[in-house]
Amino acid sequence: MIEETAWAKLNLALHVRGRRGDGYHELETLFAFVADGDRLTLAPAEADSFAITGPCAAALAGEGDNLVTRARDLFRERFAVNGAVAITLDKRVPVASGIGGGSADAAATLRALAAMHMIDGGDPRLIQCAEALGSDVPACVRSVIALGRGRGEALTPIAGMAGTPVLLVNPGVGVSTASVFARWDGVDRGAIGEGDLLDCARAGRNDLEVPARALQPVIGEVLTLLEEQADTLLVRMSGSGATCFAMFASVDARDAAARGVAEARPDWWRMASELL
Ligand SMILES: C[C@@](CO)(OP(=O)(O)O)[C@H](O)COP(=O)(O)OP(=O)(O)OC[C@H]1O[C@@H](n2ccc(N)nc2=O)[C@H](O)[C@@H]1O
Ligand SMILES: Nc1ncnc2c1ncn2[C@@H]1O[C@H](COP(=O)(O)OP(=O)(O)O)[C@@H](O)[C@H]1O
Repeated sequence: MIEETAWAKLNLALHVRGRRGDGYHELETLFAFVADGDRLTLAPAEADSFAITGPCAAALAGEGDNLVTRARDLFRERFAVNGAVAITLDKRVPVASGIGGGSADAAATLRALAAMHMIDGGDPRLIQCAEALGSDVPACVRSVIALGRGRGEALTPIAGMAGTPVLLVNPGVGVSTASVFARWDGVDRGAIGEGDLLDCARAGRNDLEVPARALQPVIGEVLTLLEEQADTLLVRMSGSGATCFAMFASVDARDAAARGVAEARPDWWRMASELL
C-alpha cells in the first residue's frame, strides 16, 4: 500500500501577464506548498475502485469525473502498464478553493503510481501526464517552492522559507477558476521581482484578487481578519480564491491567529501548518 499527501498549493504572488489565443493566460507565479492537504491511499487490487472520504468529501460526491481517476487512466495509457488499483481519497481541503486541491490530488496519484511501478519521479512522460491534467499539476508533482511561468507549467525552483508557519482560511464559498480568469481586466501590471523570496512576494500581488472579490465579496472579509492578526509576514489570497493565507514570524503567532479566526468566524474552514 502507498500513502501520499497531496500537499496544498499556495500562490505567494500571482501576476497575470496576458491573454493567450488558446484560452489560457500567461502567468508569473511564486508557488509554495503546505506540509498538509488531502491524503491518497493506493493499493494493488483485483478490480479498480475509487472512494472519497473525509470532511470535504460531500462537495465531490455527485461528480462522476475526478482528477484522481483521470490521472490513473492517463498514467496507465502513457506508461502502457496494467494492474487494477484501489484508491481512497481523504478529502480534507475545500473544493474549488485556490489551493489546487484537485491538481494536488492528481499529482499525488501520479507520484504514487510512479512509485508503485518503480518509475523515476522525473520521467518526462510523468511531466507530460501532469501537463495534460491541468496547468498547476506539474508544480504539484514537484511540490517545491518555484517560479512558474507560461500557464504555470514552466518551473524554476527557488530557495527559501521552508518551515514558515502558515494559516489557511476559507469562507466556505467555491470559486470557479475559469470565471475568475474571465473577469481579469487585461492590464499587465508587471513582472515578479528578483531576489529574496519574501521581499519578492511582498512586493508582488495576486492579480486574480479583484475579479475573485467581485464574484465573492466575502474574500475581503477573510483578508481583513487575517491582516488584523499579530506578526504576519504576508497576507494574500491564493490562486483564484477563495482561500486566503497568512505566513507568520512564529508558531505561537500562527496558533494565536488560528484561535482568533476560530473565535471570530467558527463557520470558516482553517488549516494551520507550515511551508514545505
Ligand atoms: C489560478 C491557479 C494559480 O495557481 O490556481 P487555482 O485557483 O486553480 O488553485 C491556476 O493557474 C489554475 O490551474 P488549474 O486549476 O490547473 O487550471 P486548468 O485546469 O489548467 O484550467 C482551468 C481554467 O482556468 C483558466 N486558466 C488556467 C490557467 C491559466 N494559466 N490560464 C487560464 O486562463 C482557463 O479558463 C482554464 O480553462
Ligand atoms: N480530486 C478533486 N478534488 C477537487 N476538485 C476536483 C477533484 N477532481 C475534480 N475536481 C473538480 O475540479 C474543480 C476545481 O477544483 P480544485 O482543483 O479544488 O480547484 P482549485 O485549484 O481552485 O482549488 C472542482 O470544482 C471539481 O469539480
